[in-house]
Amino acid sequence: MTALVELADVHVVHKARTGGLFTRDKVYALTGADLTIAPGETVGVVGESGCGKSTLAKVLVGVQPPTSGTVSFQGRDLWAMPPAERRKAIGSHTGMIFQDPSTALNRRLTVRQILRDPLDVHGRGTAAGREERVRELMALVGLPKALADGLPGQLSGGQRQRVAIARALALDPDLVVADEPTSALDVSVRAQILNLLLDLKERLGLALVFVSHDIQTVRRMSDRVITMYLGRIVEVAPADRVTDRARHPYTRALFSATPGLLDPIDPIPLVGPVPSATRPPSGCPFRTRCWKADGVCADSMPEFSVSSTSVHRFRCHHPVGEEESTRELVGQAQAPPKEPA
Ligand SMILES: Nc1ncnc2c1ncn2[C@@H]1O[C@H](COP(=O)(O)OP(=O)(O)OP(=O)(O)O)[C@@H](O)[C@H]1O
Repeated sequence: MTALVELADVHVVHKARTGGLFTRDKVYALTGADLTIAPGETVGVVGESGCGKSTLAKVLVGVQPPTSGTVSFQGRDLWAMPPAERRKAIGSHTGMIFQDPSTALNRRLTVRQILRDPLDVHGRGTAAGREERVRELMALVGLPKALADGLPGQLSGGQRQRVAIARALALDPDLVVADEPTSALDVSVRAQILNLLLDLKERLGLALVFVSHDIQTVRRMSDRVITMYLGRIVEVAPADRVTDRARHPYTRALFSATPGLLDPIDPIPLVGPVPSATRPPSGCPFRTRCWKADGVCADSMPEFSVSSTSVHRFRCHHPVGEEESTRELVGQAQAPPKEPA
């Protein structure tokens, strides 16, 4: 089956925002990302703040050009296409839902105008057909018809996010990427929005990439979970293995600190801060905080290894054993790294 989206050795490097106007510092937001998203699957993305989750999300929907590497939509190199063709491919294959619907929606447009806009831009159907599509989209996300002439400021947070979801679905995409879709919402409506996303995914056969700090929700919603650390994808695991069968020490540490997933344990301590994305450590970026790190880890970034299940991949020179319990690791991690950074 052809992948919906395939990333091959994708790097995104920004000019640093800090260090003044003339800084030559670079931020390595995404480094060597290899990934395929299959039709209909749900993939969660986890990792600490600044590790590149949003960058990966934007690359997947084609709004962030890679500095190098290839992004293919259904086998075609997106960034080798002429710009008009690329815009069409992005519009018809992908939709993106952002964290905060209050800033993602144009406050001066009505709900109807917001939903019509992508249809108009891409010249979909007749004027009457577009009006019908707007009604269909509102019904799809559970928005009452009466809100069609409302402005975003007149809606609740949950309703605004429903508008944003409807807009992402307007052109009938195959892939929807949701970047922290509930973190700006009241706790009371978060579950409704998550359930809506899952329901739409089933009904429309969408692939869904779901970025969140809420590890428990990612684990519950996803088929596969991607762990990122300092711009790198370090593990891709089936959701039912990621909690206690993860092979990368960082994934184990991250999940050990998430309440409600494992029997209560002390979390695996992560020593020190995340290094700067402008000066990532040589070799494996996690080595400065990893209790298993040694000289090999400083020398090179390991290639992906594949676990006993062929869909579980991880990049680590000293992976955790498949049968090793996280509880056992907590004790090991109290010891300092073999080679101090
Ligand atoms: N346009 C930009 N210019 C400079 N640096 C950027 C830019 N966009 C992102 N970065 C930097 O790239 C790195 C990755 O950012 P990204 O937003 O992808 O991380 P994230 O994991 O989504 O973070 P968070 O969880 O806090 O949203 C960070 O160090 C960030 O500061």
